[in-house]
Amino acid sequence: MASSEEDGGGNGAVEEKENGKKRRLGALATAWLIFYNVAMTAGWLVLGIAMVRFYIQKGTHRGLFRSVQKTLKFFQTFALLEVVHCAVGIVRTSVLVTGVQVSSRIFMVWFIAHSIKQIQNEESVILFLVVWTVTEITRYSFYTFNLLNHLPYFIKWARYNFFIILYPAGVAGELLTIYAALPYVKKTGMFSLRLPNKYNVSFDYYYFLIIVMFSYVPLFPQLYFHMLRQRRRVLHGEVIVEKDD
Ligand SMILES: CCCCCCCCCCCCC/C=C/C(=O)SCCNC(=O)CCNC(=O)[C@H](O)C(C)(C)COP(=O)(O)OP(=O)(O)OC[C@H]1O[C@@H](n2cnc3c(N)ncnc32)[C@H](O)[C@@H]1OP(=O)(O)O
Repeated sequence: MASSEEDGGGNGAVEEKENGKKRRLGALATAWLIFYNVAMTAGWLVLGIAMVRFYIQKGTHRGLFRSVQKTLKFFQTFALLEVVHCAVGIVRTSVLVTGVQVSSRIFMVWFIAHSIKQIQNEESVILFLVVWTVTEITRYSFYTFNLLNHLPYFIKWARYNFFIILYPAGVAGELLTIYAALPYVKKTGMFSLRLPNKYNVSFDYYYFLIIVMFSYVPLFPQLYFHMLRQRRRVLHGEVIVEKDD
């Protein structure tokens, strides 16, 4: 039976081992997040440069989505990892807030813009593409510099001020795009299930899209006020107690 000193020492050794493990995990998580954020900053920068080059060369936005869609689909889908980051606790943010944000983007990219080709040249698609790109370059570069402990004030200012305009602008672009898609969805009956069928279930994608549009009303303000709270916390040092999600 270990003496109290040895036992205390034993507890001390176990605690030290646990702390060492936490430090290694912390270093591993930080290294991963730096890699992830640098990659995402680079990806959205490549997308932004490709959009500018396309417009300079072609003089029109028509065909722009098709020309950048592979890069957009890859990096926006890769952002699903951010829900995992929150869930495993390597970043301090809400799984729910991040989940709603990322799912709305994935929905727009794959179930609207990719699936309904007739709306890919809508001005509203360009609106949300440009807004997303500016936002994500700002956001991921903020995370990168923050992790490297060399955060330029402009990046911090941009991270917590650009969204004030860009968030509503991006939502407008998304809602206008879904609205533009409605006639095509109604005409084609895509992604829908009519009765009678062997599952005895009906689903109408047209009405689902209308429900999604209405869901912005309660959900967007939650995200927007979350960002305003973050802004007060970071720029004005307010102590914000986030309710557990
Ligand atoms: C099946 C159908 C589904 C349809 C669903 C429809 C729903 C529709 C409703 C929703 C509508 C939204 C539509 C979206 C539109 C747009 O995006 S338009 C473009 C403008 N958008 C924005 O400006 C928002 C951009 N997104 C974000 O900012 C985030 O995604 C967020 C979750 C909304 C908020 O980010 P959050 O992480 O909570 O705040 P931060 O202050 O940035 O970070 C908090 C802390 O977490 C750390 N952190 C987070 N991520 C990382 C990371 N990758 N790497 C490192 N660190 C990270 C961050 O540093 C902070 O740490 P501390 O400072 O220590 O707290």
